[in-house]
Amino acid sequence: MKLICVENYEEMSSKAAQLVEQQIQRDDHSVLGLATGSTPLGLYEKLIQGVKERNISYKHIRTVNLDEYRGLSGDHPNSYRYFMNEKLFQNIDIMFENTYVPNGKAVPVEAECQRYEELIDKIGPPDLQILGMGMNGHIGFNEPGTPETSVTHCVQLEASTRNSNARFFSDRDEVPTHAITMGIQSILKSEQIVVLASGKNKAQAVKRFLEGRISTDFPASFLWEHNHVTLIVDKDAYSLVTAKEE
Ligand SMILES: N[C@@H]1[C@@H](O)[C@H](O)[C@@H](COP(=O)(O)O)O[C@@H]1O
Repeated sequence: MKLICVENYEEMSSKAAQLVEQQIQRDDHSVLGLATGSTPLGLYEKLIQGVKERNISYKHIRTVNLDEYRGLSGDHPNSYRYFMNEKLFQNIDIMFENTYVPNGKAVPVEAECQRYEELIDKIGPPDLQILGMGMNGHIGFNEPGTPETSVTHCVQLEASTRNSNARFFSDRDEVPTHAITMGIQSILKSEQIVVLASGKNKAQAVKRFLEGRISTDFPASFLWEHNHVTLIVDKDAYSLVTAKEE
């Protein structure tokens, strides 16, 4: 585990963008694993700048997203497909058909999960996966209790996750109750994983994560089983860590 502690959100985003761009410079046909939520927004802004200012090209890049709300179609403003189109894909030179997000409307959902996992194996697994962390330690939408062997599956969201994501919806009741998410095993297939955490509201999760105790109670802890993980935290997210790890 490599730990990079930076001053603030801006620096976290720049550092993450640097790692993504280095990956693209190493291999312009890379597969990137992408995440949603507030955390990677700054990273996506930096990546857009990279196209304009640093000649980075996504022409041959393929992306797979971690998760999608169940029941929302890609043109719903709260769907993760919509988020990705708006915040990143339509602003870079990626080919839309090379971007993959689970289909939240697909029926039966089990078939969609299987299709998505096979897709990850076929085009990927990602050379670099970006991850945010839920306050309860979830990664993707793998809530506490998710087994390490899980592949892409449909989950019931915890009340705390729905509450925390309610800020994006006009009404708490509109937050979907279920989601499709890559499993822990799917995530661990990536060559390299970059975890981002910013702000005081992530400090408890970062502290728990850095204890390094692997447990299904805290899904992000399974990342300790991977040999190429970089955690980029800002000062606020790191503020509860007393004994620093090397
Ligand atoms: N499914 C997403 C996760 O992939 C994300 O990492 C997490 C944290 O979100 P945020 O970055 O807004 O704190 O919550 C959401 O529920």
